[in-house]
Amino acid sequence: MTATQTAPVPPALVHDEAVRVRGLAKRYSGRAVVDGIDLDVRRGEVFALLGPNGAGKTTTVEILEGVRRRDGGEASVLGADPAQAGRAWRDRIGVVGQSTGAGNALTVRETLDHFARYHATPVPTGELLADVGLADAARQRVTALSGGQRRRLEVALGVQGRPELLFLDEPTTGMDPVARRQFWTLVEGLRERGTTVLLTTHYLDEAAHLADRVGVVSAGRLVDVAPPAELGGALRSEATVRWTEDGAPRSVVTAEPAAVLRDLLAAHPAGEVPGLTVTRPGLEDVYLRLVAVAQEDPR
Ligand SMILES: Nc1ncnc2c1ncn2[C@@H]1O[C@H](COP(=O)(O)OP(=O)(O)OP(=O)(O)O)[C@@H](O)[C@H]1O
Repeated sequence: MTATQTAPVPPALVHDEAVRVRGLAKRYSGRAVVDGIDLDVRRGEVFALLGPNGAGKTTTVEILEGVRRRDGGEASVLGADPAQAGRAWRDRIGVVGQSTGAGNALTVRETLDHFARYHATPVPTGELLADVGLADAARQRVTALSGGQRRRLEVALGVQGRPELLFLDEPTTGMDPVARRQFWTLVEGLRERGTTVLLTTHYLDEAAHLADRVGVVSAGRLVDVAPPAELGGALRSEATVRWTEDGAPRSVVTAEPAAVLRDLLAAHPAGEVPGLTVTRPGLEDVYLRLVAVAQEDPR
């Protein structure tokens, strides 16, 4: 075998997903913080991990980036085990970790030019600066950037090498609303070019806007995976019917709102039911229910 050839991929790892995880486990001081996660991220999709603080999202993502060791289970990322993958594999992934706040004495442009040398075909610095909205700050020292500007720079560094798979850990934390929208446009552009993206976020609107599928992690377990509009399955079918009766607000949570409406209309022969509304649970309602149910389940 020549130096440019790579070892054949073991048959068990041959598949079309960018990320495949089975029974992933991580413990700290005997406490399971990742507790048997199975996860597939398809090539070319944007996948968002949601979950409360401490749920195990960063730990999972960092295991997949190859920067933390797992204690159990199997993981394949771009066809390789991240615990053993080397430099060539690392060149194919991009990482935007949780913000460290670390800075350097270089300017923004100098920083991007410096790291460009580590990539075979980097995105030109001018293009990157425009994409993340830092063109006006190109000459500022990194130490003088605001928190949100620094986050933009970290995102720029993550996408600079045109990765096949991009990990983004809470990428928009600290960004103002304009920067967040700019970031969303950036991710949409990456998706159009076929980049696979695995991101974590606490912003449900971000997950709904960007993600093809979302996974909810609670207490180290993946409790549901679905497109944002379908998350929660049966929970989605419950509607809340609200109306006013004798001046007092009334409400019913039901899987059959049509039946409730029929009864209400029958009780109001004139046809008007005061204050009548019917609402279905949104992503936030479903997310909160999923997390609450998972936390009640002692397993
Ligand atoms: N190096 C470590 N040593 C001990 N415990 C750790 C370590 N790193 C993480 N943990 C614990 O593992 C659990 C999961 O942490 P993790 O950072 O993966 O959660 P998260 O879902 O990313 O949370 P957040 O939304 O707050 O970023 C937490 O209880 C955390 O305290």
